[in-house]
Amino acid sequence: MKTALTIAGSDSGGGAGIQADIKTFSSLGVFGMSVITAVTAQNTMEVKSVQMIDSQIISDQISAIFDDIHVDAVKIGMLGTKENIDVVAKELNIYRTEHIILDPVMISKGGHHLLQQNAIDALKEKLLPMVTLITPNIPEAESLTDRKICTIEDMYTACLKLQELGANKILLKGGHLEGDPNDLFFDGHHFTWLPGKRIHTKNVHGTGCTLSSAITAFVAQEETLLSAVKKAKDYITIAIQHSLELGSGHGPTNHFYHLYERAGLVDNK
Ligand SMILES: Nc1ncnc2c1ncn2[C@@H]1O[C@H](COP(=O)(O)OP(=O)(O)O)[C@@H](O)[C@H]1O
Ligand SMILES: Cc1ncc(COP(=O)(O)OP(=O)(O)O)c(N)n1
Repeated sequence: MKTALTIAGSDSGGGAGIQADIKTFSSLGVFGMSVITAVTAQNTMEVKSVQMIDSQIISDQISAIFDDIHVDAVKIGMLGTKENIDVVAKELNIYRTEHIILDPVMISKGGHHLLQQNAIDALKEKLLPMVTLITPNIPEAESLTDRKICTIEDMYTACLKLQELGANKILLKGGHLEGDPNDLFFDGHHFTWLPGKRIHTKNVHGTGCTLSSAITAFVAQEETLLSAVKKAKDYITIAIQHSLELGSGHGPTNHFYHLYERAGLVDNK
């Protein structure tokens, strides 16, 4: 069985973070493992508080997994602090994995900062150049490139700027722009649009986490990166179409296995 590891924060409400990642891995038939970087007290409305995990425990979680189990692909989500970025970069440099997908989580939908301001430079310098793919949303790409992104032209420019900063491959998510949520994939040479149709629902908690973990699950199963990104876009679209009316705020996406099996996204081999 193929395996995937998520290095991310816990969302007590179950819609984003580690919980969304593991649900996505399972739904796509991949064995999921986790390294918890932070514990958030969170629901569909807000992040109430955050407890960062000590970097030594993060380091131990990573070595416990890699010393024993083969990891086909890694997804990185919320890291929270510069110390956590440093330790994750150090460990992943020791335990080299072919596929590392970085979702540079910075701010929750409710506006809570999930990455300290002084950690952005460490993310750019240490992690950006070592990962296979980075999947920023519009505000995250603005923060990484230090420029506004308002138009399609700006999306192309932002990808080129991220490449200049050392990024290998980029999936720039367009969900935060007006109109349909079209994402732009740049493999370092060619651009490919992943077109979407906006689904009118407030239940979009954890969409970024779900998309990046679906990409991770597909590359773990030996899909090419472009194919993985396209299939993950199908996964997130179905997950939002069937999103759940839970809680009073932004409800979570849906990871019910049969939705994806029916759509031909699950490899039954
Ligand atoms: N309302 C929506 N309808 C359909 N797809 C959406 C919608 N909102 C976001 N998406 C898609 O979900 C994924 C995550 O998007 P985005 O909201 O941009 O990132 P994040 O969750 O990191 O803020 C992207 O593929 C985006 O195009
Ligand atoms: C623990 C944790 N990690 C990441 C996020 C952000 O997830 P995202 O998929 O971007 O979803 P929203 O927060 O925007 O709904 C999170 N909230 N918590």
